[in-house]
Amino acid sequence: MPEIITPIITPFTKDNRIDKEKLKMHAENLIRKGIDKLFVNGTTGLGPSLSPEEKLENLKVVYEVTNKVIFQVGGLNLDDAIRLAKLSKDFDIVGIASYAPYYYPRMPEKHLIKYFKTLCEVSPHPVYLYNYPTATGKDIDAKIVKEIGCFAGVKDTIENIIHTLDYKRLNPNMLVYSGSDMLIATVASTGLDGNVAAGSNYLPEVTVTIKKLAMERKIAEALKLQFLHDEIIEASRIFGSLSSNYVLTKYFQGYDLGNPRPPIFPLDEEEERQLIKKVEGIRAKLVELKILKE
Ligand SMILES: O=C(O)C(=O)C[C@H](O)[C@H](O)COP(=O)(O)O
Repeated sequence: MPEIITPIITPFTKDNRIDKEKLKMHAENLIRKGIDKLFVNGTTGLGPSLSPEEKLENLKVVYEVTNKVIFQVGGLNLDDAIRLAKLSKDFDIVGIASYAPYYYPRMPEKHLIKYFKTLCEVSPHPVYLYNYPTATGKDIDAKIVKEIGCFAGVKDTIENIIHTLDYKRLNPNMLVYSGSDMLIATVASTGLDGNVAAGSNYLPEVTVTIKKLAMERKIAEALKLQFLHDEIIEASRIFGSLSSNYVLTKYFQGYDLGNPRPPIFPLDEEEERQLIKKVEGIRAKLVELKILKE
């Protein structure tokens, strides 16, 4: 059965430390509302802004709630990633993951392959690729994945379903997830293994229901809900989705996850007001559809 995986938000305190209590409470809420797995230290979790110690801290907190965790360890110091991979042996989790080494331009493909093969060699758990070309500047596509040959799965964040399906075509035994919230309704027909959906932080009810309707072949209903969700995703991007995610979680889930970590700055009061104004009508429709409570 395809899954909805939440790339869980990392809450920060006003003095820029991880707010462990809020993280644990958020993880509990997501699992209670039917989320299948939690992806820790991803983009939405501001992974690139976390130290190795903070990445491990996030794992420890979320692991108190569930072991259905994929632990993102990647970064620009391979030794740190190796150390985190080795430390994960103490946790009975689904696997570890890594995005490609970002920022550095024109990295030779053989160096990218070596980065991931090294993680596979040291990891005590299955290894997942987090492919996000827009963010990293690298596209670890299906052909390269076949050459690396050691991934248990991939999360592909790209608005090109052919690119994502190619992982299945060339690596039929791999789990393949779309990193897009906007493709959840297609999951029944694409044969993908699910979605890693940032929007499931603030609307777990909606993302889980879209998938359920799609799997029941109630496509018209699935698309109706998908399109409402898409409007919220689009609204979140106006002021920066990584900042908006905190506001939308507070608005739809009713609890405060504190602040993002600069340079991902909190929305100002006016931005927050405008964002809520853009989504309040959709919230009313979700209440009418009995997806959300009053
Ligand atoms: O956050 C993560 O780790 C994810 O897996 C989800 C998506 O990769 C990001 O939310 C980016 O999504 P876009 O805004 O469509 O570019």
